[in-house]
Amino acid sequence: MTAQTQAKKSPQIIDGKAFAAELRQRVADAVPAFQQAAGRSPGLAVVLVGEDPASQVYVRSKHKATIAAGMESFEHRLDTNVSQDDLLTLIDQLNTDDAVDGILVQLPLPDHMDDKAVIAAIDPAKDVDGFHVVNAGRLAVGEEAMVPCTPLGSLMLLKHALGDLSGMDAVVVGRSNIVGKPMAQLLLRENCTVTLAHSRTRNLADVVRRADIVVAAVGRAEMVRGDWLKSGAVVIDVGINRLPPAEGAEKGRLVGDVATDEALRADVAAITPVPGGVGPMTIACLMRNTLVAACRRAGLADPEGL
Ligand SMILES: Nc1nc(=O)c2c([nH]1)NC[C@@H]1CN(c3ccc(C(=O)N[C@@H](CCC(=O)O)C(=O)O)cc3)C=[N+]21
Repeated sequence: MTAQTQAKKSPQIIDGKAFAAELRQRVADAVPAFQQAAGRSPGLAVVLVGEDPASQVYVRSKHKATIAAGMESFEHRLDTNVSQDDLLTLIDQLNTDDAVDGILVQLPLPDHMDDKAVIAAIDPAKDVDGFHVVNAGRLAVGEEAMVPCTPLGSLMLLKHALGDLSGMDAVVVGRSNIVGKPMAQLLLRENCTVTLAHSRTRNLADVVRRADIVVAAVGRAEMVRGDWLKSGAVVIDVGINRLPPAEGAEKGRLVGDVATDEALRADVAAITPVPGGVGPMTIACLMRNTLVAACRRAGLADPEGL
């Protein structure tokens, strides 16, 4: 690094992994009070259909995080060829099981299943992913909702970096139901001026260049370039893309939806890395949502500071 670049205020690489560890600890610290009041532990049921290796890794880390937080973990692994009816029967059982506060059905589901019908079968009170239309609607109209984990974790990182977000220009790139749309709702709730951009947006680079806050959730490796970012912007990179393996290597490198090195040279104020940024926050927020769902189901106040 030259003396000149060192003299500039260096951008902050937001340590999502450390922030997530703190959040998980705060959840773990709040669990005993729930146990005292409810006479049981909060419980999370995770349903995995099929053998997708990436999904298996995620489900394992969710299980470990649940145990580490002092909560009960119920894992249900179903064969790829299970019928949708059998999956719906399991969801019904989990809906009525009082030991289960949260239900997460790992996506993507096999092609013969209808994701929407499966999500619709989950009791909204136990929908810790916040994917049910009832929760999406509650978020949109400002009622108490279960909020999707990835956007919630992203918002926590933004508030950590910026404090009050009121009046800021936020551009969300990507309009998925699980990240882009709920992210836009959360930023609106924080009084940002929100632009929800997507694959048909004209002059996307110019739109992004106006943003104080950029959330990239398109699922395309390094699509957001450094020269799209204004100096001083705060960038949340939601993407997790695996590049093709280099010559002789077994696995490719993980990259986000933002060209991180270029963004750093563009003098952004702060950016989340991949890995170690939003990903760990997703799991920490799942723990948070499970405890929140448990408290609400037990008629207790929401845990403080989460
Ligand atoms: N019903 C449902 N809910 C989900 O929340 C859900 C899902 N289905 N299907 C798959 C996606 C993906 N997802 C991630 C969670 C944590 C990391 C994470 O912790 N990533 C680490 C490690 C990345 C790595 O090494 O692979 C990081 O970014 O640093 C990533 C991705 C949750 N998902």
